[in-house]
Amino acid sequence: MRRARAFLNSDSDWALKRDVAVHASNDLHDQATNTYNLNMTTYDTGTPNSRPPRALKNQNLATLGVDDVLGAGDSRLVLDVLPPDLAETAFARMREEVRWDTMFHRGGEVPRKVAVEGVIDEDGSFPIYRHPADESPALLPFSATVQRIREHVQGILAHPVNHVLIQHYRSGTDYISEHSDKTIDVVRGTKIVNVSLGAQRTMTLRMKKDSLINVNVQVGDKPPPRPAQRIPLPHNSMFVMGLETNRRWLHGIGQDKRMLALKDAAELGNGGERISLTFRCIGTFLSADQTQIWGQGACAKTKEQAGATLTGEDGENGKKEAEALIWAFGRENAESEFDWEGVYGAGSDVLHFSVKAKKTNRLKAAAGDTHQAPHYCTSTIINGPVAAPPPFLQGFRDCV
Ligand SMILES: O=C(O)CCC(=O)C(=O)O
Ligand SMILES: [Fe+2]
Repeated sequence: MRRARAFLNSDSDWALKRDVAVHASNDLHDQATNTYNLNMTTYDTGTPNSRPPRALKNQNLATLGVDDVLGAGDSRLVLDVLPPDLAETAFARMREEVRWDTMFHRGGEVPRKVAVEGVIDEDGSFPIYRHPADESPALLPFSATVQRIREHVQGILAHPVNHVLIQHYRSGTDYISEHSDKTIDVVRGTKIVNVSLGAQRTMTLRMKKDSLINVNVQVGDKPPPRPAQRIPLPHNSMFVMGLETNRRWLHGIGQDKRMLALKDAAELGNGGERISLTFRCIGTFLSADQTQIWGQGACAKTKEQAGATLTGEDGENGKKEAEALIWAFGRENAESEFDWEGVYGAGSDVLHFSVKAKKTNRLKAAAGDTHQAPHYCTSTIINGPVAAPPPFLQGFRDCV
């Protein structure tokens, strides 16, 4: 976070800061237009001013699928991921088995139901995936059907996945705004996978805004549209997204508010409801009581050196560290040449950004209020080696 903090210390670029912060804030649900203040006491209190993403504008884009090179060329679509018996029953089973929850961002509910599951170690420690949200559901162990799906996903990928964000798009009006996944905690070189069940929805890939930086535009003229792709995600398919695609392109699922008569059978499947499972290989871990953090995205790269988790309310430094992480997330959304090592390499121990999230998650944590004194990356750790792959990746080193 060293570099990001240096940016925050400059007073000259407030407008840019706000712009990038809005990019970060859009990450999980909406195209909020209200002003965004990086002061941590106010950054999550804005009323969401939800403007649906550009579903209709995308109608004329080329539609791509299994035979096409997607995004930056490291992504693909796989059909018929699950065997027929599982594909037929998975949706209904998951509706029952998964503990569906609400995720909040900028004081409002994201337009989807969500759940988080993952590998919980014998000592209760678990992987943590950080992204801009006021509050995420507590991670639970893989439920039975999700575990079966996970095994099929791992059979297709060259590496294991230890974390899943499950999302229920209840109708065509539920959506996720265009964003880049935040990769501070995603093991370098692995793939991010979206398995789709139920109604077919369309993923839009669109190059980041700065991809047009070298395009000459006359003053007063509109810039040309950014390269974009539409990828229909049918029931029982899996979109495998490489990290280079995530670096250069944004992805999202726009609303589909067309009249039913205009939708085909796949789009009308499952009464228009869709479940997606975003599996990731996470290299950052939290202790059972959420007080210790270590691994790829933390300051301490090994469990033995684990540091105390930090929140935006832990004094001036906690505030700065939290601001730096939000700033870094914004840069990942905005920059095609995002410098992962430079921005994320040093790590961050920030766990929560807002007071509300801290309180709620503490209530959910197994042990009560055991939060410790803030821990900051020291220069030794900042300049130290990049994290080695976590132990569960041993034998899968080809992909990291
Ligand atoms: O629902 C999907 O397929 C996309 C989900 C997604 O992009 C995310 O959770 O980051
Ligand atoms: Fe995503």
